[in-house]
Amino acid sequence: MITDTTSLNAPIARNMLFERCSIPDVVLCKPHVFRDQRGYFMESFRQDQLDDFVGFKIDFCQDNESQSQFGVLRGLHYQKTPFSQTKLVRVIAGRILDVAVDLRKGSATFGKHIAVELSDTNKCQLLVPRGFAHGFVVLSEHAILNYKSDNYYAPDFEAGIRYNDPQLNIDWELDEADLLLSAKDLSLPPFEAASAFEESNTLYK
Ligand SMILES: Cc1cn([C@H]2C[C@H](O)[C@@H](COP(=O)(O)OP(=O)(O)O[C@H]3O[C@H](C)C(=O)[C@H](O)[C@H]3O)O2)c(=O)[nH]c1=O
Repeated sequence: MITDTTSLNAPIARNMLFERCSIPDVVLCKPHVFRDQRGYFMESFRQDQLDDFVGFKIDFCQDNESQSQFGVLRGLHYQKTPFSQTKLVRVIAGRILDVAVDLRKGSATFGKHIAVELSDTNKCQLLVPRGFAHGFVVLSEHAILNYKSDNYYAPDFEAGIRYNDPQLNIDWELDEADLLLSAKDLSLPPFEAASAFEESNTLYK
């Protein structure tokens, strides 16, 4: 039986820090890590705090996990409307460079990108809004990613742009000889062929 109701009205304990990147709709999230002699605990996801920060409810519906070895580059991928996806990316093991490219037509940062290191040591996560292409390269011996999306996988609506398009000017931090891509990713079209997102297909619907 609840006798003391004050705790029920306590403000949400902020166990998650949020910071807007230079492309403001892309958000860096950092959970508070509780460490003790046993190891650590953290709330790796809080829907309420995330929605509170972005000012909008993001209805995640799918969790993904992928494991890759050093030098693997997956991307740059996106799903076309109406199956475009917001993604919340985190690294369970290892270290990656995570990249989000703005494909929203009319955006002041159209064609610009955010690149940030996510790792099992910094515990940082990246919120990649709808209207962005997403990709990453593995900088450690191997990496395991877990990421949420707010739209289901729709293979008929999958699209992508070439990771090394000079117009994007992305520094993937590794030598070309160290990179390992799928045949699909090696044959992705250049940036200018990207189906720019017409409507404001961003985090804020
Ligand atoms: C993405 C996805 C894939 N699959 C199947 C399709 C293939 O048989 C297999 C591997 O797919 P793919 O090679 O497209 O996986 P990635 O190269 O890691 O693709 C992902 O990499 C970049 C970084 C992303 O942001 C996207 O989530 C996604 O495009 O998984 C599914 O069944 N469901 C899915 O949601």
